Amino acid sequence: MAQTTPNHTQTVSGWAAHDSSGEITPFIFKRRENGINDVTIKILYCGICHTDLHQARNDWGITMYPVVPGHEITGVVTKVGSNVKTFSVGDRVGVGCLAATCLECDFCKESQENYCEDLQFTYNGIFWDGSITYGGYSKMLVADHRYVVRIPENLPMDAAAPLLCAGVTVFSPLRDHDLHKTPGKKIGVVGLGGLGHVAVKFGKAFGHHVTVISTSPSKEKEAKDHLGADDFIVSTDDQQMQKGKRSLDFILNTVSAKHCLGPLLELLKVNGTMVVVGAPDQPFTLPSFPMIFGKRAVKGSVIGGMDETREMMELCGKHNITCDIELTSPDKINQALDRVAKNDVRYRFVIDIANAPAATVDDDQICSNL
Ligand SMILES: NC(=O)c1ccc[n+]([C@@H]2O[C@H](COP(=O)([O-])OP(=O)(O)OC[C@H]3O[C@@H](n4cnc5c(N)ncnc54)[C@H](O)[C@@H]3O)[C@@H](O)[C@H]2O)c1
Ligand SMILES: [Zn+2]
Ligand SMILES: [Zn+2]
Repeated sequence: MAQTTPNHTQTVSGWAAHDSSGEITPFIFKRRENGINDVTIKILYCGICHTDLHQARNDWGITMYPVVPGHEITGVVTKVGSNVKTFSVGDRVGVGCLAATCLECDFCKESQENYCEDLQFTYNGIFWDGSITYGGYSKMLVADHRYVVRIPENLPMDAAAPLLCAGVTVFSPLRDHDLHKTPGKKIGVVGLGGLGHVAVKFGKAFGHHVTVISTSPSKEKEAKDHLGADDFIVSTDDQQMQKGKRSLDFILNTVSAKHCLGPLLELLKVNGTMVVVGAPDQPFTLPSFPMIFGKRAVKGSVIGGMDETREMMELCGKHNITCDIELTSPDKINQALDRVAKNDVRYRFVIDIANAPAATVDDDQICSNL
């Protein structure tokens, strides 16, 4: 049942999952009025992140239904609150995973809002007014301007959309380890999906030797020819894994399913670091020997802060980095999610919201507060 919050007066057409089948159907709901700190955005495109699949199907057991997924949003500003000086009507903007944070803690003050304890997400979060947040699988969004970024003029709005989550999620750990400004390292990217393919592009743009580590031998050619990867290791091939031992300075692990980290850690040099950004619903296997015998570290990282997101967008503009996408439409979201589950997309679905008709629903499906 959708919430009833007094100033939620704007009727919005969107697409939601209603139970753990994850099936997405048209959904009409309400958003808040544009507040003094808000911008209203006409959504043009929204990427389909693997997280949307986890959430639609309640993989993590935390989904509040109905859930309107989507946190890789691009669009155009149509309304600006009186406190907003940084955006104007007509601006090309993007919104990622953040809807609200406390604004007061040390992390918020240092623009590491992604580590704020009170962080609320763009969907399946609880906003300051107590309402459940609804994401970008919808025609319109009201967002606090502090979590909105500008999209560089030279980047297309569809292929830029996944940068808002996939992009910043892989940029942040690279930046954290100074890899955006110290070229010449040997970097491994595990899992060549939405996050992984952007990681390869960033790795190359920042001047590194990039090795893709994947279970799919069929991805080798495209990884090298198309994404510019220097090397490719099939993680199920013992000989290749053996040959790659102690060869990498840093590994970014984007795998979405449970797996063992041990053999991957063996690919790191002594004192190397693996940053895990993938979020399987089951724990990893983490044997101690590859860690202790190589003084290796395993760390996690979640999305990125707002300053980092702006920095990443500027870098993408400068290096002309966008995502490789397959455009889809709202009526095909279910097929797209099934294909994401089967790893059958190169490399990100993006929903063309701008050109889709508004969602229509039967009267009995309209939420009760309309
Ligand atoms: N940390 C964060 O802030 C953050 C942000 C976005 C997404 N995520 C998570 O990252 C993961 C990846 O997201 P994505 O959108 O890139 O997904 P994706 O589906 O596009 O890519 C996942 C990749 O993992 C590979 N994979 C799946 N199972 C595997 C297995 N058992 N062994 C090896 N490889 C396997 C797939 O082939 C695919 O290449 C998801 O779990 C998602 O929820 C985390
Ligand atoms: Zn995401
Ligand atoms: Zn905070």
